Amino acid sequence: MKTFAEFGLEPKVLQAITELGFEESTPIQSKAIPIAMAGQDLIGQAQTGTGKTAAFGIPLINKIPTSEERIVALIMTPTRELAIQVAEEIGKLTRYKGLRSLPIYGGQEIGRQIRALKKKPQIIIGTPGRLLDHINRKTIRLEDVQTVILDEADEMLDMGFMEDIQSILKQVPDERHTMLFSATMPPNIQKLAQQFLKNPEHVSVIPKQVTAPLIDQAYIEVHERQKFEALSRLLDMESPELAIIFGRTKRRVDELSEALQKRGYTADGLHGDLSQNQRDSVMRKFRDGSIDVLVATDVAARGLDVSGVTHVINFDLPQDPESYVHRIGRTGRAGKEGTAWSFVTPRELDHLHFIEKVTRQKINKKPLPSIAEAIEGKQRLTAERLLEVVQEEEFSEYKAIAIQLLEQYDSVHLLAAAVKLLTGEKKEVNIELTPEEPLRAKKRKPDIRSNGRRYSGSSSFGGGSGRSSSGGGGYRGRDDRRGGSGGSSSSSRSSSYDRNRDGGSSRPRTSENRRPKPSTEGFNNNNN
Ligand SMILES: Nc1ncnc2c1ncn2[C@@H]1O[C@H](COP(=O)(O)OP(=O)(O)OP(=O)(O)O)[C@@H](O)[C@H]1O
Ligand SMILES: [Mg+2]
Repeated sequence: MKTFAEFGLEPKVLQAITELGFEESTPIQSKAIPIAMAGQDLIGQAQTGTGKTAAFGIPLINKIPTSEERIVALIMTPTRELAIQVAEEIGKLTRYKGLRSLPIYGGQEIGRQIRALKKKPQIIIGTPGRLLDHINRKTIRLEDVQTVILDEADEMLDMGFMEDIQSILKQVPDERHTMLFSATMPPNIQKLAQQFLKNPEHVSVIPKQVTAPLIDQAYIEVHERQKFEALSRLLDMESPELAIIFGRTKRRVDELSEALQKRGYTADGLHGDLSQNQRDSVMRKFRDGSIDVLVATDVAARGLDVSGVTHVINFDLPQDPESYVHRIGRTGRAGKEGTAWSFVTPRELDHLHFIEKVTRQKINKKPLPSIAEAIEGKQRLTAERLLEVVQEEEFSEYKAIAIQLLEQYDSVHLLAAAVKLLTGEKKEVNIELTPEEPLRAKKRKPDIRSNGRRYSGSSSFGGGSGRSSSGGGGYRGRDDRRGGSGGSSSSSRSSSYDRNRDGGSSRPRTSENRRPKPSTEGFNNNNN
């Protein structure tokens, strides 16, 4: 892989990259950066967690002059959390160069954004609904924009943002540089590409399977009513550093996070019905580790990069294979390993097989952990914590009491009691969750034709044929089943969609780590 110095970047940009700890470029970066620097339109596809943000961020920052006082670049993302995160990464990359970037998203006070806009940012990172708001108020003008990037482009289509994107891009001059990125590129993305891109280069780095390689995937067959017990056993058995649990609906997320709290886990929920302040606070707590379980709808499935997420659990299977790929991709990022488990009810097995077929990835069955395994897991964790303290050797003031106790009891008794105390008994609270309907795979048409070609079961994820510059990336064969791409009333929908990237209870809808390491292409450092 190329080093960043080989791209001919400005020293200040290089310096920021070095500071981030990136030693080599990742495959998507080494392919996309030169094309982007040459000003060519591009469609970039690469597995989750492989550095797509920097793949577009670096060339973008490199080309904008510091003296610029107009908005010259626009990055669009499907969710608010992602807009905030991308803005942060752009901020880090532009640290020495000193460009100004600003996230613009729904739910945040618009006056505050208007004030921030007065500082003349050169780069805007926004969700479509709020961007349109600003365009209509004339608080954002896009007439000088030279570069447009659609991150998670397929998701924005899926959420019915097509019309909004059209309206936004009408404000941008035609002679612009446009790039689309995502880990998944269903064929309907062609529609978007044809409309908005000029002679794009397809850059695809999807070696064999679309799911990220370092994610250990498995499913556990459970009945709906066993799910919660299964989840708490898994959490006890594995004691994840950080875990994301995906639920299908907002109600599910609320009930589940409350239930986990009652059982004594530090968990909180994220979905589109929360206020933006609540959403921000939950994300902050998750990022800084003050909660270690994030329960979320698909609003968290796309793009989020939280260091330390060792486990993703699909409490409910996702509606579509893309969502599966993105959800589990919240772990196993930047060369780290991750674990992704999915609960599947007996009636959903077909749906699971559909996901396997489309992602071209066998998902092995794993038994439900037993109570004994759960207890053992908890004890192991306590023992680890205890040993850490032993190694720190900062407990001399406790020695006197230890000696006293040892005079009365034998050491095994004492230590066993201490481990029991430290492990903590699980709070016995009765948990009742409202059952979710099983997903019915039959409604899906896995063999549907698209673009006049037969669905091949996998090529929509790349790795098949196509015009990609290497490694596949064909765009054949996925049905545009939700038909949301060209929706008619997207304006009204979208402003709520960037707030509500998740299912309601009535219409289920359905987007690092402490273990050692293995080497992956493009990641040979420990930054994350
Ligand atoms: N060259 C690099 N070397 C090391 N780490 C990197 C490099 N490039 C990016 N990273 C880190 O890898 C992580 C994942 O990057 P990023 O979020 O851009 O992935 P992505 O491909 O956009 O994933 P997703 O499809 O989930 O959005 C980030 O923490 C980022 O800082
Ligand atoms: Mg991304």
